[in-house]
Amino acid sequence: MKRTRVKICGITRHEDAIVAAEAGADAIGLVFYSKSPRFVDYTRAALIASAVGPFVTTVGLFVNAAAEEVDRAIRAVDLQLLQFHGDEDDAYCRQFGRPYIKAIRMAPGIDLPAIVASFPGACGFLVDAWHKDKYGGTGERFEWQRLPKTVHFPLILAGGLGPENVADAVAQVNPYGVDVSGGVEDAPGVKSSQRIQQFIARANAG
Ligand SMILES: O=C(O)c1ccccc1NCC(=O)[C@H](O)[C@H](O)COP(=O)(O)O
Repeated sequence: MKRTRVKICGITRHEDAIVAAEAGADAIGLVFYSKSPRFVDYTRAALIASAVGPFVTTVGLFVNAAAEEVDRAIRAVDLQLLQFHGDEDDAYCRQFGRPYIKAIRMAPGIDLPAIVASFPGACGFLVDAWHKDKYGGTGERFEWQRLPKTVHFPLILAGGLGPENVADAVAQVNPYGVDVSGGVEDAPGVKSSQRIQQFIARANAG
């Protein structure tokens, strides 16, 4: 039976990373975007990354960052995967020599296949809610029916997911993976152990 991969994003505390890893998360996300309430500096990020062990992917998330910043984060934290949430293009995303996923915010009327085609170097796409002032972590969902029934790339569903709707989301979209941040928090950047455990259990409950 197919398993849905789970990424817990926006971890800011060592103890939350341990909970996520023990509950079965496939990946954790570290936000290197200073305007986010979930921003972590390199020192904290390295500490968090050290908590999860080698079989949990550490993902670094960036929004229109200077290339030197991304390089510094990769060196400081040994990021295994990069996630770009801003207006970066494929050439920019590829230059770091690490696999990357591109976040696509589902703005009204966007041409998803055309965007996907313009990132031939991406190893997957995270589809997220669109918000006029935010690049991600909105806690809002979009209409999942807007996604094509079949896709030929690893699709990671994000945006307003939580323990209450993740099983439905998986049943309707059949994604490669799901990504959650606000839906497993008590406050921005402060994860709830119980909600992380419920989320991961329900992502594969169907
Ligand atoms: O989490 C943030 O604060 C954030 C800020 C800017 C860009 C991206 C951000 N998060 C990216 C993620 O991968 C989130 O998990 C994703 O957007 C879903 O968030 P949520 O709707 O809160 O589950």
